[in-house]
Amino acid sequence: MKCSKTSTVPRCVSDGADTAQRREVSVFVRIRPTANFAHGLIECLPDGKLQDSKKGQLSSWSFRLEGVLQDVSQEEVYARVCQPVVQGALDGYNGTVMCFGQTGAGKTYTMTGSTESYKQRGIIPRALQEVFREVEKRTEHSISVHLSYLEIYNETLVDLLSPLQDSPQRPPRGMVVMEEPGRGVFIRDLSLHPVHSEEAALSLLFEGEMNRIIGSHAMNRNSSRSHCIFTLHIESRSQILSDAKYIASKLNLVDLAGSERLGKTGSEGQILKEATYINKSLSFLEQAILALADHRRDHVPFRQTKLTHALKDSLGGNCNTVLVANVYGEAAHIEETLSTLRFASRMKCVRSDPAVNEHIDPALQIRKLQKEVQMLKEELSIHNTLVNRPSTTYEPLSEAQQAEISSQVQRYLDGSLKEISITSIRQVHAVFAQFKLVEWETRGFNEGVEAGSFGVSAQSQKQSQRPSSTKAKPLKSRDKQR
Ligand SMILES: Nc1ncnc2c1ncn2[C@@H]1O[C@H](COP(=O)(O)OP(=O)(O)OP(=O)(O)O)[C@@H](O)[C@H]1O
Repeated sequence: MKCSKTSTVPRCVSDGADTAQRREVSVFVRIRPTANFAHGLIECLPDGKLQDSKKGQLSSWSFRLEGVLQDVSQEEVYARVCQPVVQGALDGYNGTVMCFGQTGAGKTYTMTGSTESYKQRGIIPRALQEVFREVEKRTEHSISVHLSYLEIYNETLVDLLSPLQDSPQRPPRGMVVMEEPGRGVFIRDLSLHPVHSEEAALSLLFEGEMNRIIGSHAMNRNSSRSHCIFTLHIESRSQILSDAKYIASKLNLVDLAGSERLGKTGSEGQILKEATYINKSLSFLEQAILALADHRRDHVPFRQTKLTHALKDSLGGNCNTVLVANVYGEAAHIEETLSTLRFASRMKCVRSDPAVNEHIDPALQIRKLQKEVQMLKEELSIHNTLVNRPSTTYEPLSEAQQAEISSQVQRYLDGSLKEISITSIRQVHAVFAQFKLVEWETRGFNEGVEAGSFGVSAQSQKQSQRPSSTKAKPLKSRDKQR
């Protein structure tokens, strides 16, 4: 098989100031190496063309892709496909890396890797390694990581890391895909596991792998019979700023079940039933992608299947999305390869608007505001001392203080007091309330006076209109009079 060069396409589409971040979903094709040359090979040309050299004839098809991964190491695959998405997730952007393709084409090999050697580990263990390296490096942030591992088997949601997995009780199967404003899509009852090191994260990954449902058929001895979504939930708070703001992102690493031509896999019984579910859900995924890629359509049928519903905010949206289309290198599979690549080019037309997921912690926000109020009180008290103003209290006025204000207002209205002494906003309110009482009495009890209907300039007018016999009293003293 010839080595390929990559064909690149512009990643960003700028069609306005507020859509500067808008981009297309990135699509790579990974070709599984093969030793079987009998039926001709598929060759990827530098211009993105795919060529089938079957029976000496050359046929070619053209697809727009981010790059072709042929005869490349797992390390390079990770670096080109996933590393930028992981970095984005640490900076607060949601990310999705998804492997799609024919059964046996190398999706699980790409996502999880082979246990044969450390070098052959796939995207998920490498992403975990990078995340924890970054956690160590980014000392100015406190970063927390939680993991979840969801399996969708025959339209049933299964928690691969359920704490009930080893117990005689069946793991929970009543999980539901939910959506909430501000939270997006989530799976109710899916367990979330806090992890503090790469080792702890890897051991959870392996635990989940052991619980996956694997079947055997003619094209793959260890075929995944389900769709699996491994998610890193990352939260990052600044250690320097005592800020209520924090960023939270989700990194979904998705290993889809493979599409199957039933004639080729020779499936029957349970394997056939699984294949029917798999093919049906993949066809719904294609329908959702078609709708997402068609910008004139305003309805996307996400709810047709659990897979599309669970991935609703991970296919485009505000997410950095990358698709790896896994294909065989043999021309014998050209039909399936073309169908995979047609799906991939539709996916490429899906737009995304990556955005940082910033949140505010309400408890921290309240504490921050309380601190600010305290600081302002202290500042005002210093200011009062400097200008020789009597110190101000911010507590509600005592009865004695209220009585003093009421007496001052009466004396002011009598003309025996020139100025009412005011040192706080609370006192201003109390003085106005007292004027309100006076006006109320002047008009008679039944008329009523709307709160706040007095202006300062109106006071002297009211005073002059007041019959000389009317005396303002605080409410308490008036009650006593009655
Ligand atoms: N790039 C590769 N290099 C080496 N071996 C590979 C590569 N891709 C796939 N394989 C091998 O091919 C076999 C099938 O791969 P894998 O199980 O990853 O396919 P799959 O697409 O996940 O299949 P299914 O959809 O049936 O689960 C495995 O033994 C795997 O190790």
